[in-house]
Formats: sequence, structure tokens, C-alpha cells
Amino acid sequence: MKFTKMHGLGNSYIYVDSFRESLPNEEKLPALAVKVADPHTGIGSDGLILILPSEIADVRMRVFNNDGSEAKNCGNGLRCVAKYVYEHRYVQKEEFSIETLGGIVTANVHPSRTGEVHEVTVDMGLPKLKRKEMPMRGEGAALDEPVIASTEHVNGTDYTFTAVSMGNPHAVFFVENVAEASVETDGPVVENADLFPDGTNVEFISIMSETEMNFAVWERGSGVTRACGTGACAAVVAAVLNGKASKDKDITVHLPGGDLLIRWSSRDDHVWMKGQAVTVCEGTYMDH
Ligand SMILES: N[C@H](CCC[C@H](N)C(=O)O)C(=O)O
Repeated sequence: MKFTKMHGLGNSYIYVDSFRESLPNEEKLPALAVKVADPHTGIGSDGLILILPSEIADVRMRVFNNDGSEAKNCGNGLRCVAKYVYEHRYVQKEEFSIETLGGIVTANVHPSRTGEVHEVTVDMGLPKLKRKEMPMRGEGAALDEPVIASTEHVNGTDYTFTAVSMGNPHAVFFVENVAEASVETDGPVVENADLFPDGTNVEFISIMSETEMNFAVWERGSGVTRACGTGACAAVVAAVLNGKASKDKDITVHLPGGDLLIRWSSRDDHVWMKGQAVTVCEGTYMDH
């Protein structure tokens, strides 16, 4: 199976182009994601991303984490898919739509004079803030309420976080210093809490200024990654909701793998993300 390995700020995936490659049967996709992601017996990545035709957008992206679970969205993946489909001339325009399980987004590539794409802007659409939209468990009217700096009791510990869905769920914690955040202990506890029927991604944020924040992430289904595009969007939304940042400003999110520029626009309430997209290599995977 031919593949392309790409990354956004070190958040890498194995991309399979279904316009060129016949895909394995549906039921084999989770196991394929686990196999190709393995750094020793596979190719090595945070998961698998499929590039597919779409009936409702210019192209469709499917995302599988390295545990085989399918995700509804992937910000770094969207930028790499946009780079790939533009450079392979599947689209002939610089602005086009991408279908995800979490909804349709709009990508804008910024090609160099040689037609290569190194940076992409994505309109990630509306953040979803209601408890039931994460989804999170709750009762009655609370399901229609946002979860802002809410303290929830998880496995005997109180956790205070803000919940934001970018099509996929994020629990955002504000900490003094992300370097001291207990990403690998609190991350999996929150990810797998009964509170989240579908699990959740877990972000740890420290605010540096009105337009800058540091970021660490425990991703649902992949663990610690160097970057999470949807997580960076969720972090900026959570910061605004908590009065720690403002809408309509380009906020630099410093992720372990590099920086993303995120803006929550008051014009249409959409979240915009701008960042790199890099092709690492192409090859043939010998499934076994
Ligand atoms: N682990 C995520 C999917 C990948 C998201 C992340 N890599 C990004 O760039 O947004 C989830 O299960 O929702």
C-alpha cells in the first residue's frame, strides 16, 4: 500500500490516498492504523489519515488515532490533507472544502511560486460549547449549558476545566506552567473518565499574554503528541470564555512541536487556524 507520511508541528500521520490506492475493508482500518503507527514494526506516526472523495465537499478526510479509534476531526491533519490535494492537483483552487465526521471546514492554501504548500489556513467553523455537544454526561438543563471552569469529580479527584468541541472533544485546563503539568497522569484519567461517553482530548494551557499561550496535550487515542490543531483551537476558545484572551486577535499557541496562529472571530463566531504542513516521505507499506 502506497503511503505519504506528513506532519503538522510534529503531529504526524500516515496518509493513504484512496484516489490512487484501494483501501482495505472497513473493518480492517482500525488495525491498520495501529500497525502503521508503530515506530518499530510499522512506519511510525500518531495515526492514519485517509484522503477520500466526498459527495458534499471537495475532499473527505478520515482520521484514526494510533489506538485504532476513529476521530471526528484533526487540525494538523486538515492542513496536511489540504497541502496534499492541492499539490496533487485534486483541486485547482486555493480555497476548498474538506468533509470530516465533525463537519465541513474550509481550507486556504498559500502556495509558493513553485506551487508547493508549506502553510495552510483552515476555517475550523463554530466551536460547540454545550455539555451534550462534547458529549459529556449531565442532567436536564445542564446538558444545554457550557462547561466553563467547571469542577468535576473524577476518580476521587476534583478537576476544574473548560469543555470545547471542535467536532472532537477537548477538556482544557489552565496551569501556571505547562512544563510542570501532570499530562501523563491526569491526561489518561480525564480522557477515560465516565463523564465523557466518547472520551476526550486533554489540554494544559498557561497564558503568557493576551496574544500568547503555552500548550501541552494528552490526545484521546494517541497519548502525548507534539501538537494538536483542534486542541489549540479549543484552548483559545476556552481562554476567551474564561476572560484570559480576546476574540478577533491572532493568538500564538506555543505547542511542543511549534506555533499555531489561532483566531476566534466575532464576525461569524468561527475559529481560524494557520500553521505548517510538511511532507516527510512517500513509500510502500507491506501489510502483514
Ligand atoms: N486525538 C484526536 C484526533 C486527532 C486530533 C489532533 N491530532 C489534531 O491535530 O487536531 C481525537 O481523538 O479527537
